Amino acid sequence: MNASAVAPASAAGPTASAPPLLVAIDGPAGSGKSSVSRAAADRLAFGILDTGAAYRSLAWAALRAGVDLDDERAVLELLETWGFTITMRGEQWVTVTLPAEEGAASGDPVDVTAEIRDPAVSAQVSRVSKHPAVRERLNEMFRRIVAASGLPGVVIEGRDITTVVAPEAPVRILMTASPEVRAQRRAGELADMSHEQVLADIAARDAKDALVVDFFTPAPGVTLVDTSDLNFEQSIQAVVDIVRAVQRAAEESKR
Ligand SMILES: Nc1ncnc2c1ncn2[C@@H]1O[C@H](COP(=O)(O)OP(=O)(O)O)[C@@H](O)[C@H]1O
Ligand SMILES: Nc1ccn([C@@H]2O[C@H](COP(=O)(O)OP(=O)(O)O)[C@@H](O)[C@H]2O)c(=O)n1
Repeated sequence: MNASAVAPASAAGPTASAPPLLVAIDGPAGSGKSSVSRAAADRLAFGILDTGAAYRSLAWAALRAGVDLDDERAVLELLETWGFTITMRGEQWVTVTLPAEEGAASGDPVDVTAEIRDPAVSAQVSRVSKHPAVRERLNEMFRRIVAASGLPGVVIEGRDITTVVAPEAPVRILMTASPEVRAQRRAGELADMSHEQVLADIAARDAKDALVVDFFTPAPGVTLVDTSDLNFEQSIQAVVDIVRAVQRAAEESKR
């Protein structure tokens, strides 16, 4: 597996050699994890790792390569041979490289940034994320990417970050919002789908994903941020405030 994160050299500050401060954020679809995490990371001069983008890219690759998404061994084999890159600062940019023998992408990186958000991929991604061995391999990849980032801090967001990927993170947040609000937000992004269709799609995906990890209940020590009644700016501020409080406490404990 050839995976890397693209972080501009300027993103690495004077603390580049120290391990990054980890901010772990989980939550269901449409709660605001990705967009709020990205904006909060920018404000904190941290990087961001969108783990859902990796699961989406793997589903995209399996569909493109004609791999049976329900076949754990076949998906693992694909993981051994694919290439994956994701930006951790600035605009999100995601590429996937399929092995040359798969033909479709002939060994060249493909920009999948937009395509992995397509409802056709969203509807299939739970079929690859349900495999425990696939999750283990991707979790190792996430930890490697964060450790090699050279960034002062990384917001890492997904479904099992607070509990499995980085349970030791100094900041752990579960971001929620009511199903109605989540569907309304997503429907705003998917112009040609009705609110009811988006609500049904989100509910179906959450139900499948929840069979594998619990992202509705905060684990002990995890702070719940319910964005149902928060606007975008208030949601960003809620995350930034939590991180700043932890940074202040760490500074004070050093004195
Ligand atoms: N607190 C909020 N208030 C209003 N809109 C929001 C809020 N949080 C996120 N959004 C919008 O909702 C949509 C879904 O957010 P997103 O970050 O993709 O959610 P998730 O990553 O949890 O699926 C995006 O268009 C985003 O801009
Ligand atoms: N840490 C993670 C992140 C995503 N996923 C899977 O990847 C899919 C896409 O995640 P996402 O975060 O991009 O989804 P949205 O919440 O943005 O719709 C989820 O539906 C899960 O199946 C996961 O299993 N574990």
